[in-house]
Amino acid sequence: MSDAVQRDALKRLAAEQAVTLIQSGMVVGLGVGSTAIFAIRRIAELLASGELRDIVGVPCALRVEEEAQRLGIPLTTLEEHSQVDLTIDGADEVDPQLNLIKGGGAALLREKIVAQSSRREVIVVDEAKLSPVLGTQWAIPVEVVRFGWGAQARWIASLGAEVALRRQPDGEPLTTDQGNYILDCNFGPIADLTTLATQLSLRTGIVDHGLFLGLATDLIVAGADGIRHIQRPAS
Ligand SMILES: O=C(CO)[C@H](O)[C@H](O)COP(=O)(O)O
Repeated sequence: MSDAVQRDALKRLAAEQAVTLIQSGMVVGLGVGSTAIFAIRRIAELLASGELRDIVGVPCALRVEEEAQRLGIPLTTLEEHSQVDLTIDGADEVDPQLNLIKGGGAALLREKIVAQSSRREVIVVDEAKLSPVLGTQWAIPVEVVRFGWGAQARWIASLGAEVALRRQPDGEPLTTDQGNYILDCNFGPIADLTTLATQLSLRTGIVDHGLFLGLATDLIVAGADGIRHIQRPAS
């Protein structure tokens, strides 16, 4: 089996395990990416077979909204349901405290809005995403408004990052569902996550960043030795 096929199998195992936490009647956040999509497909299967009933989904990206509609999952909004019971989403890097880097799929803003409205934020990953210190494997995606984006890039570089504007395969800047740009900011291993998150959050022109601190309640990791379910201790 190739590495990619093996990794996909692990992603699927983690995502389908997370779906077992969903009960009929729940409002469910639908995450973004190649791992979360396995959960969305499984939810659709369980709705079709009648094993789950009365689920409504809050999609974390326009493309997820389209896919969920295609699969027949009823959708809602945070205006109709301000409280999401459980969200299943992926992550790019996860530390031992369940802090995350997210935004590899450029959906970090909607993902964070849904995460902060969720009673349970269940993160599903294969074990390659685990990291002792965030920033070791992945640059932090930072969503910026288009006006003055270069000024934000220079300011983030002054904090010590290598900064790259995310581009599409045709070379044009990638725009998010909100019409903003993404700066991928490589800080290397980050010693003080809270300080960096606060600095980024306070800067006008930065809409949001991919550091998800204290938002994940559950982590489901699939690896060569099986599945582990880790819960963040209540604070
Ligand atoms: O944050 C995300 C999208 O913005 C994704 O959840 C993250 O990039 C993980 O994706 P994948 O499961 O494809 O590795």
